[in-house]
Amino acid sequence: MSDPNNPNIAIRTTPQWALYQRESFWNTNDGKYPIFNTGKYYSSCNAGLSWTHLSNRQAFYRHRIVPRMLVDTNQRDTATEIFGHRVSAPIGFAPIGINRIYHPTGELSVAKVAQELNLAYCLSSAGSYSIEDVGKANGSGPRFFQLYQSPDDELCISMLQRAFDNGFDACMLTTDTWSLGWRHNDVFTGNYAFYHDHGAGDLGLQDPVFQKRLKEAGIDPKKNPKEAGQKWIDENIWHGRAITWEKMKWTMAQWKRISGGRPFCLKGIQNVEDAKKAVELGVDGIVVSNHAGRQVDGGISSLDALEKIVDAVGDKIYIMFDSGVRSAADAFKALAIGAKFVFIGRLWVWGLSIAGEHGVRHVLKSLLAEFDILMEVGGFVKIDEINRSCIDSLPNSSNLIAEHSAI
Ligand SMILES: Cc1cc2nc3c(=O)[nH]c(=O)nc-3n(C[C@H](O)[C@H](O)[C@H](O)COP(=O)(O)O)c2cc1C
Ligand SMILES: O=C(O)C(=O)c1ccccc1
Repeated sequence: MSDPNNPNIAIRTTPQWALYQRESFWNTNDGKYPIFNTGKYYSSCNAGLSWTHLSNRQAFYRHRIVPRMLVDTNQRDTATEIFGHRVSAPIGFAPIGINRIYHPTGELSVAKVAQELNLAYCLSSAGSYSIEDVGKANGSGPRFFQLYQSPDDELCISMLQRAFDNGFDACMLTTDTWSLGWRHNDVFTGNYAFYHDHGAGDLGLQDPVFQKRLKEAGIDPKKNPKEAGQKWIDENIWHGRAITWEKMKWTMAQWKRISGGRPFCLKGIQNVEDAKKAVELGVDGIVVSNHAGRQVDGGISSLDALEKIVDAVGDKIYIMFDSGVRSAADAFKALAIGAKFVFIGRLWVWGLSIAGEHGVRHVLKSLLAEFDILMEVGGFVKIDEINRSCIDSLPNSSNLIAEHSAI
């Protein structure tokens, strides 16, 4: 797997990784990309020809809100509950890794704003600040921990323990991204985000078990930060070793033991059979997500998947949603189809990229205002009133939308 001289193997691993392995390539690019460009390109990239992203956006276009009139919406309330936390809205921060490529204050700013607005925050296990520091920045805010399952069991246990000790009280295991999708734009631009800032993976580099691994491998992270960062990403994030239901059961059991039974969720579910299996195995929640269309190209839209999954298991498991939400109306449509909670990803990343903490605050406050006004003018008073009667759908064969863009 890690033999850069074998072209057949290199092409089967992540394309960005394959490029990175060619010293000549990355030497020519050393330090040439300003960090903000790396983030801009990295966050906008989709898998393949962007078909999945397009289908995500098209599905929102096909569903239309049906407003109610003559309703007293002056006492409306956007608040809801997630995992025992009362939050301002059913909209939260999806986990996004290595935030330092967008802004030097990265996760610290995002977690701070999440607390300030009382919104649910999910930290990526590929974070660029430590679990401890992000926990502090988030204060008393409701926070969850997303796990990229490392094949190193001791390391997983260590990360879950640190997450729980620092107030992250639900675990989301990401099921769709243990190998990086084929992302054309990153390949074309030679943009390997993890190359910058030592892979920016401080969350891992500060883990005691990972530090032990570095020592065993004879890598001094102070002398060789790039090698250390690369080991973190290659072996623990994009390791290319499939996560199976068996492994997931192990991880759930570890989390339940460590946290005394706090919620365990699967992120990245699109298939009804997978959702049923999650119910069967006693998983607490699923995030219906196609990773913003960055993994499988030509995939079903996350909103269509949501509809099928809600129909099959909506009364048996807590269903969350993400992928392609760009406005309050989009979030509303996902709730109307049956999601209990909606996460946004790129929206907050763009705010972070443009103006750090202020940018994140601006995006989220605008989105919350838009959501509140939508309830006001649409005739909706409470979140649990939002259901299928609030939307109408065009047939699935509707034409492409003009709005399509790479992001
Ligand atoms: C730049 C970028 C980085 C991401 N990093 C992670 C990650 O570290 N962990 C994870 O589970 N999902 C990650 N995701 C997926 C998001 O959690 C989420 O599923 C997706 O962004 C939602 O779609 P949206 O961006 O259209 O809102 C990432 C997505 C993007 C765009
Ligand atoms: O690029 C992604 O989609 C992603 O999931 C990720 C994971 C780790 C770090 C940065 C991004």
